[in-house]
Parts: sequence; structure tokens; C-alpha cells
Amino acid sequence: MSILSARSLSVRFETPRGTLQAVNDVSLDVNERETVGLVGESGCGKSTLGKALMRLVPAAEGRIFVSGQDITRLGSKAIAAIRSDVQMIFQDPYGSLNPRHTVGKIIGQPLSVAGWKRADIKARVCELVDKVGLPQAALDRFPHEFSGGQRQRIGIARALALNPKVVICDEPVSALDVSVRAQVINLMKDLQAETGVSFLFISHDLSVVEHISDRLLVMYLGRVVESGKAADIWPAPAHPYTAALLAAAPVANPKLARSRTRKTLQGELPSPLNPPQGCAFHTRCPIAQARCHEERPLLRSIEGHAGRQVACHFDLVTHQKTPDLAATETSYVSA
Ligand SMILES: Nc1ncnc2c1ncn2[C@@H]1O[C@H](COP(=O)(O)OP(=O)(O)OP(=O)(O)O)[C@@H](O)[C@H]1O
Repeated sequence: MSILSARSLSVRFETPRGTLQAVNDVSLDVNERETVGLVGESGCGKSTLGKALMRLVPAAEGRIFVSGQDITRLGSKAIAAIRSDVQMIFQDPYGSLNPRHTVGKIIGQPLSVAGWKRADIKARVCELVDKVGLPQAALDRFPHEFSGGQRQRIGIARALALNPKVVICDEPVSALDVSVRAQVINLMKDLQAETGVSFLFISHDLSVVEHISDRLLVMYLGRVVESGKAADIWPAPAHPYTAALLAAAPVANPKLARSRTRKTLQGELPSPLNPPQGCAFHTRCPIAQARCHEERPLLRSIEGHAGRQVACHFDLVTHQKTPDLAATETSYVSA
């Protein structure tokens, strides 16, 4: 069952330089006990989509559903009630933790807002701090007394306080050292197994979502360009952009690292204020043809590959070719 859904969701910002379409016609589903990885370069609209799903930024078009209930136009009181089901954690746990509050107060804050009794809050906070692997003594201390990884554990405890159905995790481990990242990701996996919570896991780094995602959504300039099961996409990406992201991702497994050379994705992300005509990726695509300059490919199912979708006229699965990114490096430079 879908816990969190979007249908044709768009978000626009009015800027001094014109209208910026940050999210463009995005549909998604996050099912029960599932982790969906949302990936793409910085600036492609991932955070804005996450915030729109939380109703922290307004949707220009489209609909948002939580457990089947349309929350797109709910008033602020009704939205507050939904917040217990949908929580968010952020990249910078320090910035989102009040430095003047003790850890106990921070983790208990959603519970007191929800009207819990003091004794119940205390018991729940003790349980949560234990769940995220921090000592009980942490409760009387302040955020600055903790390392980055520990602060993210505090953020996770707070997000889970009200037993949400889904947590939107916006780059939750990007600011952490590589060694600490794995610990936090493993903690999130364990908590998911224990509580059944779903995650929408936002990251610009495919090597991070690789370990946690059941399904993937790849975004480019505000649109989804590929989606499907992570296990299908890793070995055979369909969109040249996904292939380029995979080639550029750091390889966590040293055995694989030897057989895979890391390549950078060349060329700048075009401005969302003035996106390219046709396929938005054509200015950086190694397999672009004349049609790609003129006609925007729609997101469509890939024949014979259930559950996979791609927005590419010449997708790599149907056409069974993998662009040699080293050989075609020059074609990645922005036109
Ligand atoms: N409040 C805002 N006003 C105007 N433009 C905005 C606003 N918030 C985001 N944008 C623009 O919307 C686009 C998408 O930004 P967003 O932060 O969602 O991307 P992102 O993929 O999450 O990148 P990052 O990982 O760097 O946050 C960017 O071009 C950004 O500059």
C-alpha cells in the first residue's frame, strides 16, 4: 500500500530573473516498509520535492496523498495532524537542533506538541535514545557536545518519536565522514526492520542510496527521468544520465573500485530558469541525436521490464548499449 504519493506535482518559484520550475510534473509512490532513493545532482529539485511533500512549500499543480488521503489543500490544523505520519530529517542535524535545548527536550518536542503527558514523554524519550544507540546520559546534554554522527542519531530519534509512517530523509549522511555514514545507514535499516517505517531517501550520491533503496527515482532539472527497482537499475541503467551518475559515483566496495574507474559527469547543469528545448539532458548526453534537441521524451514504461520507466528516446535498455563515458567525454561538455 502506498503511504506517500504524489501525482503530477509541480513547484515553481518566482525569482527576480523569472519563474523557476523546480519540480515539474512528478509522480511517485512510497509504499509500506519501503525505501525509495531520490537521486540527482545538486539543484535538480530533490529538496524542493521533499519539502512540497511535507507541505513546507506550496505545490503549483498536482496532488499529494498520505495513506490515500489527499493532503494537497488541507488547512494548517489538519496538516499538523498529518505531521505525525510524515516526518523529515535534514543534512545538517546541527542546524536543525536547537542549541539551547537539551537532547531530551529536543527529542520530546514533537511529543509535547502532540499533547503527550510529561511522564509518557519521559518514558518514550528514554526508549528512543536507546533505540538510536545513544547513552541515557545524552538526554541532559546539549547538541554541541556531540559528534556529527551522534547529532544525526538525535535527529533520527526526534523524527521517529511519533511513530511516523514515512520519513523524508534529505541528504541525511552527506555531511558525515564515510566511516560514520555506514553506521547511520545501518541504524536506519535496523529501525526500519523494527518499526516498519518507510523512507524517501534523498541524495546526490548514488553510492549512498545504493545500500538502502528498494526503488529509485532519478531526477534531472525538476523531472523524473528514470524509475524502477534499484536492483534492476544498478546493473543496467536505462537513461544516459543515470549511467553517467553511476559512473561518477564513488565505489564503496574496494573490490569493485578496482574494476570501475570513477568518471566525472562533465558539463554544467543547465539553469532551470532557461531549460534546454527537447530533452533537457541533450546538452550533456553522449548519445543525443537530432530528435533529442527538438522533442522532449515522455516518461514511459520500458517494454518487457515491469516496473521500469524512462524518459529517453534511445534508452540504453531497449537499445542495449552502454555509452563509453571515457571515449565520449568530449560530448559531455555543455553545448
Ligand atoms: N525558495 C526558493 N526560491 C527560489 N529558487 C529556489 C528556492 N528553493 C530552491 N530554489 C531553486 O530550485 C532549484 C532546485 O533546488 P533544490 O534545492 O530543490 O535542489 P536539490 O536537488 O535539492 O539540490 P541541493 O542538494 O543543492 O539542495 C534550484 O535551482 C534552486 O536554486
